[in-house]
Amino acid sequence: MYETDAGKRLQQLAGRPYDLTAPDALTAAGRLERYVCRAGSLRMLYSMQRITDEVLDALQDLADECRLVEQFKEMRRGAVINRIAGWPSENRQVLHTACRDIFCQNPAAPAATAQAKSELEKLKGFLDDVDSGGVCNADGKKFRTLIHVGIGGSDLGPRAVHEALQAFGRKDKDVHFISNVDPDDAAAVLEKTDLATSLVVIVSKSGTTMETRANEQLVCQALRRDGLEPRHHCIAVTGKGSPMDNPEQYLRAFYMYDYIGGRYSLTSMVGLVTLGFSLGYEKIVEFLHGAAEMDLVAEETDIRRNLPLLLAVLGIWNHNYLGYPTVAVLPYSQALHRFPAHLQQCDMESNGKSIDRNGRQLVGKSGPVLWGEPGTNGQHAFYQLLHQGTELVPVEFIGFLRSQRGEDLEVAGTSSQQKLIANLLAQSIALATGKEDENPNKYFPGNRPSILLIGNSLTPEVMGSLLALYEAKIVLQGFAWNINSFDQEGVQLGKALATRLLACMTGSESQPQGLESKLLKAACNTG
Ligand SMILES: O=P(O)(O)OC[C@H]1O[C@](O)(CO)[C@@H](O)[C@@H]1O
Repeated sequence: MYETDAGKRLQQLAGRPYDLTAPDALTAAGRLERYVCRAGSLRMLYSMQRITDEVLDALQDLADECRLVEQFKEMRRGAVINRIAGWPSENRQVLHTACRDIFCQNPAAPAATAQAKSELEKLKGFLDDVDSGGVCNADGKKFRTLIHVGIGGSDLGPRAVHEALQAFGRKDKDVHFISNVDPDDAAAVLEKTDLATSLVVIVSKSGTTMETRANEQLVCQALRRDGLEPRHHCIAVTGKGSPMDNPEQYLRAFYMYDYIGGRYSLTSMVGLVTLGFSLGYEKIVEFLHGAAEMDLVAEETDIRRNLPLLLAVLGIWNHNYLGYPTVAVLPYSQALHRFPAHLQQCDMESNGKSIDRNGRQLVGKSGPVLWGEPGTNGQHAFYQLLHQGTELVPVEFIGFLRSQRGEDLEVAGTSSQQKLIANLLAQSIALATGKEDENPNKYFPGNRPSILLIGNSLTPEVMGSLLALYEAKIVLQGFAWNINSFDQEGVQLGKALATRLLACMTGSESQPQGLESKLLKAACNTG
């Protein structure tokens, strides 16, 4: 990336980035109106980035020289891009987009979309059966609660979207999540749930994840304790051929395929079984539709018209050229309170890499640290650092003009929704323009870039678009850095060491004097 002509030009331009604090800096030359990118019902205002038309042109050239859109198209059509050339690696296609490519006659990856459609049909039939009571508990009672058991990509995305769309949730259904191997996580859910009318969805692509399999056993034990037969309550969502692919043990099995990465699996059965239960089938189709539309936008070559690509290259400008090490995603929407947590995995597990796609050490930086919390709560927590700290943090604000539930009240002449929006816009101005003051403690330096991602209201369709926007952004950035955004070898060492520590605890460790057992002794020495 750095070696391309555009990369070199960007390096020069980064020496004198646009000054957002200059008089009229935000309004000059129609900047506020010109720097807007639309996709579906989302629009991104990006005049508060430290960019000029010249920077945008160079970012366009960078996208072209790195073939970002072509690579995205190849991915959607089934290229084997989950690989490190010359080294043993997963060697797989990357086809999460096929799960929502169900609305056109000629899907980009027909075989994968056919598999997705067939699982969707199965799910529709199952949800109908649950609704009609055709599938019910041993006493003939309908299931009204679902417990979702999974971790990482098998938890974060489904949980984030479940939380985001609760306003659309069916009133006769409840959903709970268990993810942490901390036994208190399961216990807290189990003690408040009527297991007799609960379905338990065990979600694990590999079918081997220690946390999920342990939690499955905890739930099964609780079911048995209540005189219930686990296989009449438990559903498996797993990879074909995994250790969980054993229909005899489960009431139903739904599948995802090896070409869908865990953190990209929300629009597969990993997310849809739970979301279908809580929202109903029609709403999950709307969600998929929003995602499918955004995938098509990501194939547009012009960065000014391709929202995911523009978000990706602006992120690269901030991180690789202006040198900001982190990015904050700050939704002004309580419904999105778990969305930054989902993006943390999706982004950092994908792009937290140090080698390129040929196994060579990267020359520059790959993914930034991503973090975030909803506004306005964050304003009363960490925004002090955003405005006056020595660390500069580019911000991606997300907000909606209307609330989801419509319950509101005018206090002091304005509604709460108006107060929310006013705060959102105020923050982006304050970060950009700063404020002079002779008192150094009250001085705001400004020049802190942000984007505003605005929608009318957070519906299932918009949620799908937002999800696909970020998935595509992450993938496109990975292409620019020439890394494999689809494996996660970095999580393996910790897993192996935890297994060794467990062996120390049970006395079956083959090297009882090793570092693990010494650390265990030191940690457990309460004296
Ligand atoms: O769905 P599984 O196979 O249980 O994996 C859960 C998570 O664990 C990871 O493999 C990391 O340990 C993630 O990539 C994945 O989302």
